[in-house]
Formats: sequence, structure tokens, C-alpha cells
Amino acid sequence: MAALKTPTLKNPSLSLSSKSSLSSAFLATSPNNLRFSRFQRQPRFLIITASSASFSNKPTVLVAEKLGEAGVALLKEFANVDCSYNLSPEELCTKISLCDALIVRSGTKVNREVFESSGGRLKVVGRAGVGIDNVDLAAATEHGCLVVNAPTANTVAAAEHGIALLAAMARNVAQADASVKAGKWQRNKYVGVSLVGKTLAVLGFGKVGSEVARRAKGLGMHVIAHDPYAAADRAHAIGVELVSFDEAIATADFISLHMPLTPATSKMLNDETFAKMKKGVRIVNVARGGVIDEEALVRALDSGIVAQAALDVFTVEPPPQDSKLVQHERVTVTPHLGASTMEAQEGVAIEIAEAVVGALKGELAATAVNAPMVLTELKPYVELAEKLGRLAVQLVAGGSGVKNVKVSYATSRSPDDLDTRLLRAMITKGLIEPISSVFVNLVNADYTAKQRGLRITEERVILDGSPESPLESIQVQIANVESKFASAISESGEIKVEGRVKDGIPHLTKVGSFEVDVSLEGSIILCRQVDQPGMIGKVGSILGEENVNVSFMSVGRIAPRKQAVMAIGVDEPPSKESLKRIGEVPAIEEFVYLKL
Ligand SMILES: NC(=O)c1ccc[n+]([C@@H]2O[C@H](COP(=O)([O-])OP(=O)(O)OC[C@H]3O[C@@H](n4cnc5c(N)ncnc54)[C@H](O)[C@@H]3O)[C@@H](O)[C@H]2O)c1
Ligand SMILES: O=C(O)[C@H](O)COP(=O)(O)O
Repeated sequence: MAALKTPTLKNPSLSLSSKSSLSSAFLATSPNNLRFSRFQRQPRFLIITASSASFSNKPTVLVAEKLGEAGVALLKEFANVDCSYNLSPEELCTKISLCDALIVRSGTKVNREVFESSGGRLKVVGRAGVGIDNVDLAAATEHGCLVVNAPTANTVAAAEHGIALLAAMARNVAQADASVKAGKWQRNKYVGVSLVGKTLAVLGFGKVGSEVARRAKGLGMHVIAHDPYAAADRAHAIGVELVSFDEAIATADFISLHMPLTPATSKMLNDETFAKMKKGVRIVNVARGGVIDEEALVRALDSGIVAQAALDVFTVEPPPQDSKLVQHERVTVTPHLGASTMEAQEGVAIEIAEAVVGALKGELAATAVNAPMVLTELKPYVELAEKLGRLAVQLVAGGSGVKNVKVSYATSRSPDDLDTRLLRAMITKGLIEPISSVFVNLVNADYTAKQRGLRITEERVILDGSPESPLESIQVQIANVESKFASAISESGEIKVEGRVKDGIPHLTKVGSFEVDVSLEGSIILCRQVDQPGMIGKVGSILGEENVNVSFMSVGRIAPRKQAVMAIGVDEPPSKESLKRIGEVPAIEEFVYLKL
């Protein structure tokens, strides 16, 4: 067993633990089939936790935004609580050096400066809600500060707000209210549309989306959903049919958005997709503003494609006062109120208070978003594991629910000498995070996988030879799904990606049955083509024309002049136009762009 390296800590009051609460958390939550596992062994990574023994006095918690009473009361049992709302960024930086924990909602920017100003005292940031886009996670991790959130307590509130907006929009409630208050009585102007019998497309069938679907069914609507990663049986159980994105937007009378904001969903509703919608469609957004191209929505409203929109969230919050979208006559707006019910705020407050107190006591919360850790020799393999998970899930075709994942570790280490829990957690993170607003860490990985019906089985392929490096390769296979890149399907019918670490850098070495070799940095384009001269040059020059830097290229083929798969690593994301041109190169039979 390799020796543990002692890390340099920026926060002197943190302690290091390599077992205790972490090991028990894993033992308690591990649902997956693990062949050859040895949990008794000490794991080869270290978790930074705050030790309760290091406090001589009560810790201090700064609550920087309004938090439910029950949460504040819970905090007060354990800590000195300073509720200071509406602090300027400068005031926050000054106060933070006197605090062990900080609790915020979406209105406070917890940036690098805050962590630097804390002088090493800040041990935990609690986000009382789901989205943590206002917290600089990298800076938190570098400063050994744990970030926790409250991901479930506001689900119903968000779903109810979606339904409230749906009904209010259909019956012009906000516009009619303003008109009556302005002394008018315009009964003919505000004739609405009915919901019963209409088709609602729920885009994003996760926690909030499925609750919206359930409620809309109760209103007599015909509900369809699009979610490339949801399982059809979960949808069927509540009478919802999963359909393709194009079918959803082309047939819907109403569209309700419930996906996370990720690079893949950013501006998902744009000029091109509005053009495919049924004329007169009505749109509700309680997810994140960035999933809609807001300027394109104004154009779609003006041209009549979109009859009405109801929006709780905006790309920039608060939106500019003169925003054409906000001021549009047929748009109903609320100021990010999805989570704002008394009940949800109490629930969120309790969830976050418990997580923050637990973290201050040295426990690792299941809702930890970053779980700062210092790794030893497994570090590049951890990166490889996450990236293989990311690649594999992006190869899945829309409509196929991901349920069965098999991971194979090729190693010459004995089972006792290689603990795969961290690798499995990182593969789970890679599989789930690109498609969800859930943050996966080594504590909640198995639990999160189980909740989503994802079964991960592991096996070891024992190799002869010297066990100097912990692993030779990792292979990730997803069974019973279709792929948007048919060549990723192996002879045995699964999506298969394999990688290994070369000179400390993770590499993709196999896709389906094709051997490739491309370093897993930046992003990757995979093309299947008929093997012939000049292909690398053709694709390279399309990318070169828009200054996209190619970091790596490799071609794997069955036999000379037969089918081949070309893997191209790119530093910058190519434009849609360049990707289209690559697809149009005659010898290219299929291609896919994958973000790492
Ligand atoms: N307005 C508010 O106050 C408020 C409150 C809570 C949540 N939210 C937002 O609501 C959204 C959903 O939250 P949740 O808790 O249900 O998250 P979730 O992770 O439970 O569900 C998200 C779903 O979106 C799916 N998805 C991912 N990519 C997709 C794509 N390209 N097309 C369609 N579906 C895709 C995922 O598979 C997942 O099932 C998030 O954006 C969250 O930030 C807003
Ligand atoms: O991410 C969330 O939980 C919601 O968008 C709510 O944010 P809020 O706590 O600022 O209301």
C-alpha cells in the first residue's frame, strides 16, 4: 500500500481524515454490485473536514440572506448566528474573516475574494437552495472550504409555481389585474385559452418536471415529456409519454422548461427551435433563464410563433428594467419566486442548517457540492473515471434511459490494494452531472445513482506484471441503450469507452470496437469515415478556419481503406456551422461532438 502524502493545507484549523465518517457513509449507502471490493482497507485519499475539537468557543455563522426561522433556531443551538442581510461585497469581505460558516441564497456572490478575505477561517458555505452558480466552487475547494446545498426542499414549490404561471398566463391574470387597477374593465380583451385537453410538453423530467407533469395531468392536460436521460417506465407510471425533442416542441400547445442550465442546454430554445414549434405555443420557464435565447423569444413573440410566455428566471437577474422581454405585453414575469413559499423556505432552512452544523462538527454532508479532497496516486485515474463517464453518457441517444452501467478496471494490483470507491463515485459524477442539476461527490454518489435507478456494476480484470501504477485501463459500458454515434456500440451491443493514463494525463483509447488515442482535455469530435488519405487535413482546415486549436488527432480503423474512427481533441468549442461542415464532408458517415 502506497504511503499517504501529507498535503499542504491553506486552512490551519482543518483536520485530515482518511476514514471514519467517510467510510461509514460509503458502507451505509453502497447499493451497487462490487466484485472483489475490500472496504475494510484504508482508502487512499484524504478528505478535509472541519474538526469540532478545533473550536475553543462556539463557531460563528453569518446568514447573509433571509433564512426560515426554524433553520436560524437550529443554527443558534450550536453557533453564534449573525443575520446580516443586504451586505455590500466589501462589507461581506470584512465580516467573513470573523465567520466559520456562511449561508446564502441566489442573491449573494460568494467569489474568490470572499474566500481570500476569510483568512482561512471560513470552513463551510451553505446554499439555501439548489443552484450554486453564485458560489466560486474552485476557490472554495482551493481554500479547503466545503460547499453544501439544499437540493430537494423546494422541488414542490418550484413545480407549483410552474403550474401557477401556466394557469395565470392562459387566463391573462397579471395583465387583467393591472388593467382593472388602472381603472379599466376590458372583458373582451382578456379572453383566455383553456388548459383541459391541451398538450403540455415538459422538457426535463427530473424532480421538478415530474411534479409539474403530475399536476398538469390532474388539470386534464395531455402531458408528454422530453428528457434524454429519463427512464420511460418512470414516465409511464404517471401516464406521461417520453418523446424526442423535435416531437415535443412540434406538438405542444404549452411547453414547460425544467432542465438544468449546462453547456448543452444553454439557449436550447432559439430561433431554429422556435421555428419548429406549433404556431401559438405558450412557454413557461421556472428553470434557468439561460436555457432560452431571450432575444430569439422576443422575435418569436413578435412573429406570433409564441403566443405567450411566463418567466420566473432570466439570463441576468434582475433583468434590465427596459428589457423588451420583460416589458412585452404577452409576457408574464415573476422575480425568481419558484422556491419562495413559506413551506419551502422553512424546509430549505432546516435542510441547510443541518448540513452546515454537520459540516462544522466534522461530518461530511450528503449534499456536499465540492467535498474538498487531496488525492495521492489515484488523482489522474479519478480524472479519467469522471471523463469516461461524461463521454459515455453523451453518446447515449435521446429517449434511451440510462440504467445499467458496467465498469471494468484492468489492474495488476490485488483487490486488497486498490480501493475503487472513489473511481466509481467519479464515474457516477461523470454520468449524472452533465444531465442534471444534482452535484455528485464521493459521499452522495451511490445514493444519487440509486435514486435515479442507475445500477453500476464493477469488475476487475487482473493483469500479470508489476503493480507499479494502480490501473492499466478503465472501461465504461452502458447497456440497453441506443447511441447517437453508432460506432460507439461494441460487438456485444453496449456503448463502450475505454481509457488509460499516459504520462499523468487521461487518454481515451477505445470507442466501441475502434482503438483511438486522444488526450482527454478540452473537447472531442468523433467521426466515422471511410479510411482514405486527406481526411485529417479536411477536418483540420475546417476547424483551423475559425481558429479552433486541435490538440490531438488519432485514427482507429478495422483495416486499411475500410471504416475508421477519427478522434479529434479541440481546445475551443467549434461553432455549429463548423460542425455542420464536418458532417457534410462526403466520406464522413457520422460524427459527434462531446464536451469533457
Ligand atoms: N425558479 C426556481 O426558483 C427554481 C427552484 C428549483 C429548481 N429550479 C431549477 O429547475 C431546474 C430543474 O431542477 P430539478 O431539481 O428538477 O433538477 P433535476 O436534476 O432533478 O432534473 C433535471 C432533469 O433535466 C434533464 N435534462 C438534462 N439535460 C436535458 C436536456 N438537454 N433536455 C431535456 N432534459 C434534460 C435531466 O435528465 C433531469 O432529469 C433546474 O434548472 C433548477 O435550477 C428553479
Ligand atoms: O436554485 C434554487 O434553489 C432556486 O432557483 C431558488 O433560488 P433562491 O433560493 O434564490 O430563491
